[in-house]
Amino acid sequence: MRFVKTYNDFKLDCKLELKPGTITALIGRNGSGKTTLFKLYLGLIEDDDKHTNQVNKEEIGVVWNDSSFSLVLNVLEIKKILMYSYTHFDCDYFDSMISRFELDPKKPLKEYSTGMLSKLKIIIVTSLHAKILLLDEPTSGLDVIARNEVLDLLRDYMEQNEEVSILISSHIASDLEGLCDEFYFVEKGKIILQEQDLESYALLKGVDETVDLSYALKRIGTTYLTNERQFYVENYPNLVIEKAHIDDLMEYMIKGETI
Ligand SMILES: Nc1ncnc2c1ncn2[C@@H]1O[C@H](COP(=O)(O)OP(=O)(O)OP(=O)(O)O)[C@@H](O)[C@H]1O
Repeated sequence: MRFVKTYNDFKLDCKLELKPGTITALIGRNGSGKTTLFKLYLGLIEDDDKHTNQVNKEEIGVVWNDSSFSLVLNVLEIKKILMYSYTHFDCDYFDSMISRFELDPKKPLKEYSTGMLSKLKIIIVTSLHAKILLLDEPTSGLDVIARNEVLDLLRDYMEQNEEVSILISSHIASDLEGLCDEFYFVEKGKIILQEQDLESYALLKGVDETVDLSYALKRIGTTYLTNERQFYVENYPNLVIEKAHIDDLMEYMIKGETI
């Protein structure tokens, strides 16, 4: 699907396909257009042609970075609301997750920590049996242990629900690396890289004039980014070849000089 939206001097123009059974990462700096893309996908805002994406709201579960239930409620009360509001709400799954994460069902949410609230939001969204989950920064505010618990929950959920698609945005790139099957890098409203296999990317250091740079994409100083790691591993045993992480890809794609 293609999404086009203009706000003053910001123009978003992105193609995005969410495939069943895959977790797709949306990676981009502040203000690159991630939330705008989420909103267009959800039909919450109209595109430049005054068209609103038509979605079946029962089919999509969303976690926003900043949204939550009224803080005077407790988990038992929220559960009741969800039971009445969503036809496919899975009560048994919800209960089992609340005990797995040791959340107190009787405590009002105002007494929950940021991490507890984040966990609750993920539990809620996975209890709705939606076909598509949109998770905007779901791990923000979580410490490393809680982050891993939430990521494990998402992995388990995908294993048990093979047809579900998840779109997830995060500033913490390392969270996405081990979790996602497909990566979209967004910059200034455009997809600057769409990739499934990050293993083929590498940083080349100690490059001299004997090195063939036909497979190098970008350069910062004397370090080169390539998406043909294997070629350099096989042909240049003396070259320093390091794994390129998501943050490196982002930095080289945005700031690097094109080769
Ligand atoms: N309602 C609006 N009116 C005008 N400009 C907007 C509006 N919403 C977003 N923008 C602009 O669109 C651009 C993209 O914003 P968006 O919130 O989509 O970025 P983001 O990638 O989600 O950022 P962050 O990581 O900080 O949440 C920004 O320049 C922002 O100022």
